[in-house]
Amino acid sequence: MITIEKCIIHRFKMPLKHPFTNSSTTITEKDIIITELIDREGRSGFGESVAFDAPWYTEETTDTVAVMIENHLWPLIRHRTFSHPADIPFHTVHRNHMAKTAIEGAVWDLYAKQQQQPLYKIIGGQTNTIPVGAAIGLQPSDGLLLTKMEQAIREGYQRIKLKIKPGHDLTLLEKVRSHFPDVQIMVDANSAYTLHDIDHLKKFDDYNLMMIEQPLAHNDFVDHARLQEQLQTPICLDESIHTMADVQTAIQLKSCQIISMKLGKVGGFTNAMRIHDYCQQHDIPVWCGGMFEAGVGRAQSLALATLPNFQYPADPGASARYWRQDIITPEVKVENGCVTLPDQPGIGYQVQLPKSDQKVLT
Ligand SMILES: O=C(O)CCC(=O)c1ccccc1C(=O)O
Ligand SMILES: [Mg+2]
Repeated sequence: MITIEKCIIHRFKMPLKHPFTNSSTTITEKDIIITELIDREGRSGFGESVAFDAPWYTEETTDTVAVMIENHLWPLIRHRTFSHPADIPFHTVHRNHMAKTAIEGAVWDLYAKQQQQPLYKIIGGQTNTIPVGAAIGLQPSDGLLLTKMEQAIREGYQRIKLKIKPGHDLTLLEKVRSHFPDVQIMVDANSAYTLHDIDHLKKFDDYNLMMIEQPLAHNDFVDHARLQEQLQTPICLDESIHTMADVQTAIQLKSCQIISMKLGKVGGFTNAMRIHDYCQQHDIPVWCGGMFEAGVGRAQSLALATLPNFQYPADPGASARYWRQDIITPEVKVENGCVTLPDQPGIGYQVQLPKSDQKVLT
């Protein structure tokens, strides 16, 4: 049994080590919200909102997350007792998945700590070693891109994900492939194309890509199905997937062959585990995408990625790829292309937060 006594919302900014550019925006710093839930025994559980300060990835922002937690989610768990994290009654609130995840993840952390088990074991993970890949944003020059790829490969990352957009795709892949004929490469378009580009997109098949992530609009299952029909390269849906119903639609319509899973996108572990199992039953592999998480979100994403149907290297890699100083100790390290999660209770890391705006809800 867990009785939730108090919630502290910690909010602070973390500058990214290097700006990251995708087809729609450049990110230089992240507005981080960490939720700390305190139970009757005085234990703390931590969750993270992975939202950005602007709604370019999904409709949520850090401001909407803060309001949703304070006005709508906290009242549903305040001073309540739960025997399991799956019992928290968030189904009465539509969507707002990143806000829900910030709370839900903290309840799972508390639950695992109470059970004195690592979170990854509590959710059914079978290994604490997770293969990871590196994502590289759009670069000012192809030379710089090749240098960054070389670095990431030298650091052991098992595959490279390249951001692309119209005008920065085929010639870039041509160069990349001639330098790295055998490296596992995938691309992510963040919805930069439309079905009018179908003849252009078919040429991607020449580059032996593991997958092409979210080529078309975030809400377009039908066009993705038309494209997948004509494409050998597997399509992976990212921005399109928020619910089990989205996954069922994508599988029914054959809109993709792979699904990118992110805790924040689907509203937390309980939904993520259901979607994971459903995909496994339908022979659709999933993998763990990244959201420039600080340590809490990073540890939780990686815990999720220990489930057996996570079949490709994960995006969240070493803390030091993103941050000068992460908020957990030890920081996340990559060795031999893998992260190994500590066998400690809950998320398994100590949380050390910088000075921040704090809102205490009681
Ligand atoms: O470096 C990473 O962890 C992946 C970066 C990334 O691709 C990404 C980062 C933030 C939001 C959305 C996405 C995405 O997968 O589209
Ligand atoms: Mg993506």
